[in-house]
Amino acid sequence: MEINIRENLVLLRENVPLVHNITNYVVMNFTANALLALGASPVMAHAVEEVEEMVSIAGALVVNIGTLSASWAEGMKLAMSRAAALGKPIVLDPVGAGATSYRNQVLTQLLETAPPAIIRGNASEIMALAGANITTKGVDSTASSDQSLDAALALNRRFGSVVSVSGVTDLIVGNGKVYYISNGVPLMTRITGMGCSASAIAGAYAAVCSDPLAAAVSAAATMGVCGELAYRHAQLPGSFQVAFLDALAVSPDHLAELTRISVSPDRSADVR
Ligand SMILES: Nc1ncnc2c1ncn2[C@@H]1O[C@H](COP(=O)(O)OP(=O)(O)O)[C@@H](O)[C@H]1O
Ligand SMILES: Cc1ncsc1CCOP(=O)(O)O
Ligand SMILES: [Mg+2]
Repeated sequence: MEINIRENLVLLRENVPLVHNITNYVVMNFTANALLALGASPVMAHAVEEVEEMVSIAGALVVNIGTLSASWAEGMKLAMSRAAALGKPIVLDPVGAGATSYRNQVLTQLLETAPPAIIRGNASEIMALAGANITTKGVDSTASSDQSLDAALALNRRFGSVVSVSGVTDLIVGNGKVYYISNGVPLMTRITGMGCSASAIAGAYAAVCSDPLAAAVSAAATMGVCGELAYRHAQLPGSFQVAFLDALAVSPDHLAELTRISVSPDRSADVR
């Protein structure tokens, strides 16, 4: 199936999907602004008392473990169970996977609770989540996305999730294919919340696209292209953050025109 990047952004803007985020303190504001700038509607809610009700009115749930605590973990499980029961897509961002045993334990519990439609992380997070022997460094990646292909394929097979790995080149695994998106600029790693926004935007697309693979690819393309558009106006981190929000108003035609995408078959099926 051909992924229509242009149409998916049109669909997102027509539907203005409500995206329920259980995300971290660091990026809440930036993520909410990124969703609004793109054309979606964010809500941040993590209290155990309300997450089930909130997810029931949302188009997608984004769970991000960036600043984890016990009560947040409970809220995440409740929200994921309800989302699964209602057939709403879940995006999981395993921020800092592999950095502490607490994060790893909670991630195991979350994955047992409900399979995410999309798992989106940087390369070392995806490798740690798949159980690879890798030394991680907090929330920033210690590996490149091409090193994470086996881990992404393993997670895809185990949970049925589309797995999206960010980096110089983003790689997205699902439906027996590997998509590569080679947009973006290095300055994107010099401000916090870019990966978290990529996950939230994947949630916005997942709310309107019937295929999670199409949603994950569209989100990676949007992030990369908007990073490039922002860099035309700002080459330092502070102004780049603002320019990135402005760039998210990109037109569907411009987005499709600037996307650099390639696809290959998932060859792991040959050796299984
Ligand atoms: N060196 C790079 N060159 C171009 N784009 C990049 C680079 N590193 C990251 N990106 C882009 O920045 C965004 C965030 O990715 P990343 O930094 O890997 O996530 P995280 O913030 O979760 O570690 C993604 O859209 C990714 O494509
Ligand atoms: C710095 C930091 N610490 C805990 S969560 C967080 C934000 C991580 O954001 P991103 O993964 O988008 O860089
Ligand atoms: Mg991240």
